[in-house]
Amino acid sequence: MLRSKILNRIRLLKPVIDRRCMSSASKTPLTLLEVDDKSGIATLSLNRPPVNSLNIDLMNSIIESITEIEGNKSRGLILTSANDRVFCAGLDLNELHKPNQERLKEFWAVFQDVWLALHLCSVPTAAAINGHAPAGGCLLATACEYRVMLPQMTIGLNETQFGYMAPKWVMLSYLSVLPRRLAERALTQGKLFTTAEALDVGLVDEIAASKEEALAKCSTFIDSFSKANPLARSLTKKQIREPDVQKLIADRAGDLKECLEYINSPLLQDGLGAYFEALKQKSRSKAGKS
Ligand SMILES: CCCCCCCC/C=C\C=C\CC(=O)SCCNC(=O)CCNC(=O)[C@H](O)C(C)(C)COP(=O)(O)OP(=O)(O)OC[C@H]1O[C@@H](n2cnc3c(N)ncnc32)[C@H](O)[C@@H]1OP(=O)(O)O
Repeated sequence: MLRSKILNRIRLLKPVIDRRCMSSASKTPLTLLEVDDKSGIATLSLNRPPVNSLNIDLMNSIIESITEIEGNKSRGLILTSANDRVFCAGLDLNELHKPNQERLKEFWAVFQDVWLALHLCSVPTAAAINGHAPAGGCLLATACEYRVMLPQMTIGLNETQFGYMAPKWVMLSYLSVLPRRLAERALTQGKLFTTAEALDVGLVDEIAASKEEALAKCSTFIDSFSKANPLARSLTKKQIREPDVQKLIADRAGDLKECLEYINSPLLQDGLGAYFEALKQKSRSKAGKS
């Protein structure tokens, strides 16, 4: 019932997805999907330069790919990045700062959808985190069942650092991998964990020296289900995740309303504006433009 609801929602999105899976600027696909003939494992690479920030088009492309993977009988899904430095920089701040209200509503609904699609994906899911994964990037990774990360990267829900409170359902992802006390402290601090710290607290499961090794470790995780009946496995996963998923599904409209009010508040817009400007300034200095 729950699953058919979300799949119906995803199906309703399909016409939008089909029009939007390419980057409008370069006409390159925003996600790259490869299915290994031998293993049957699908690798989904985020491909939106410079930092895979999540705008409506990228999130729709992820949802479309998950639907395709579920339809083509892949044995598992590995989520990774086509960028060697950044797994995903989280939500596209351009969508949150001084937003067009109609677009913001669509953006938030698609953000909810991508979390649901990844959370309820019927096949085993693993993230090969081959770059930084702040905020929404961490959320994508924690929605997967297993995480392998490269050294010297950072991961975490750092929303409080730029003046936002993570929505309740985003916090649930953290609580599914971290003990409550640690999750509370990390969320309130807006802590970004280094790879070593993330392994230490259990936010990631393994460290790999290279992207290839990370993909291999994710494949080994997916292979660990070879003796489980796929339907029984997916129903079990759904059953365990249902309480978290229900908390969002039961009040999507309420979540949207709360978030819009929160995002639009002048104090938060000012904080976000300053944070985004500092980010751009850092990028300009790096490029020697200032
Ligand atoms: C009562 C109910 C309450 C509920 C309310 C809920 C409200 C919740 C609201 C928000 C939730 C937000 C979740 C998010 O995901 S927000 C996004 C947070 N992301 C970050 O903080 C990451 C910021 N980026 C970085 O730290 C770095 O860019 C990094 C990813 C580490 C990569 O570093 P580096 O390789 O050095 O690249 P640059 O920093 O030079 O960046 C290159 C260009 O990319 C632009 N950029 C970076 N991140 C973003 C982004 N998230 N969105 C848009 N653009 C981004 C950056 O400005 C550079 O561009 P340019 O050269 O043009 O300036």
